[in-house]
Amino acid sequence: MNSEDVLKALAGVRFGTTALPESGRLSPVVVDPSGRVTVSIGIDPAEAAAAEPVRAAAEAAIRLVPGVSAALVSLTAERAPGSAPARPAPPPAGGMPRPPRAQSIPGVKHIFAVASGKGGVGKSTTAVNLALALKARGLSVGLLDADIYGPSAPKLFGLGGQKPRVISGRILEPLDGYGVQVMSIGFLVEEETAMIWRGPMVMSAITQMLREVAWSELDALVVDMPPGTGDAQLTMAQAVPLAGAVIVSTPQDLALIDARRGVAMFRKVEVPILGIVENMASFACPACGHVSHIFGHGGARAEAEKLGVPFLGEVPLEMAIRETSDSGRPVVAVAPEGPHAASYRAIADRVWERITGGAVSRPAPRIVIE
Ligand SMILES: Nc1ncnc2c1ncn2[C@@H]1O[C@H](COP(=O)(O)OP(=O)(O)OP(=O)(O)O)[C@@H](O)[C@H]1O
Repeated sequence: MNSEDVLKALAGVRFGTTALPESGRLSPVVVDPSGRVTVSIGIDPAEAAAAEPVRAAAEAAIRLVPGVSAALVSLTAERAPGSAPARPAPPPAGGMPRPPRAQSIPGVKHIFAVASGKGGVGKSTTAVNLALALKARGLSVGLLDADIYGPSAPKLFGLGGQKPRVISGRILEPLDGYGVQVMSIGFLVEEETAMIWRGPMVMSAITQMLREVAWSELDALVVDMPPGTGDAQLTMAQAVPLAGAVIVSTPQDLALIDARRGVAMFRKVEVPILGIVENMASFACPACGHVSHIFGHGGARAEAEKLGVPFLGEVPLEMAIRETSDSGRPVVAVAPEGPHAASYRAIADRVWERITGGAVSRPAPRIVIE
């Protein structure tokens, strides 16, 4: 089964008077190795209600193609080529408008984002270890890998090659990563496919991952955002009902400038900044133990103060963190008693306090009567 077969099936579905494949509205059809088919129909936002039956008919037609395990058809409103990029409406005279608030997700109490102004600063490593640190505090935790251009949760949790089970219709069951409920676009499509997704397709995929996953009674859902502060990130920050955002930065000046952009982006959409984490803050020589601050020290804390946001803590540049992350054994899960797990736990505690306004509930001490 390939995209040609899917297009043949879609020839029987009409958009107005035209067959869908001839309408010029279809995105490229994506077929993953497990037979899951993804395609989107480009519409004008005003057509949304009228186009919904077409979307449903397209999905039904695709499901009938032999070899299809699941069909995901979404409606996307894409800007016309050459027109201005989609941005929030300009502020009316008298102040910033309140952006439309994304709807909450049933069964999920608090959602927060882990973001960075640029790539490669350790955002995903931080997101995964923060999720595990909250889990270690006895909370029920999920992680949504929304980094669609470079999904890393499958690798970081050691879940590469696994596929989520379809529970019913379009609803997917999250995978289990050391007790954290995990969903990633990386489970659904090949990494190379994710890289070429166009903005609107990405958005609908994120919305589906958020709302069509059987998250089970979560205290916290950690969203690993795509790096950067462009339109895609801005739209996503609006689409997800975020309680706040954690910004990860490295101490280099450049990264701090990017962190500032990250803070500005979330402020624009009125998502509270929970604070800044300084990653790769110091380096301890494995041979002699001498600690060096290769990129200087204290920059992120000073920057946080300047921006008026909390400094959540620092994580050193450590071989053990890289090795455990990259081999799917995150340090908080595999070395919970070590110093690195303690750094992540302290940061997670501050994040949780900021979100709930209270201290983290700790597992009750075990009382042994002899
Ligand atoms: N504190 C740390 N010490 C050592 N290595 C680290 C640390 N934090 C992250 N790394 C390593 O740095 C690399 C990049 O980390 P990660 O993938 O988490 O970054 P990212 O900001 O999410 O990147 P991307 O922009 O690609 O999504 C990985 O190899 C990871 O193991």
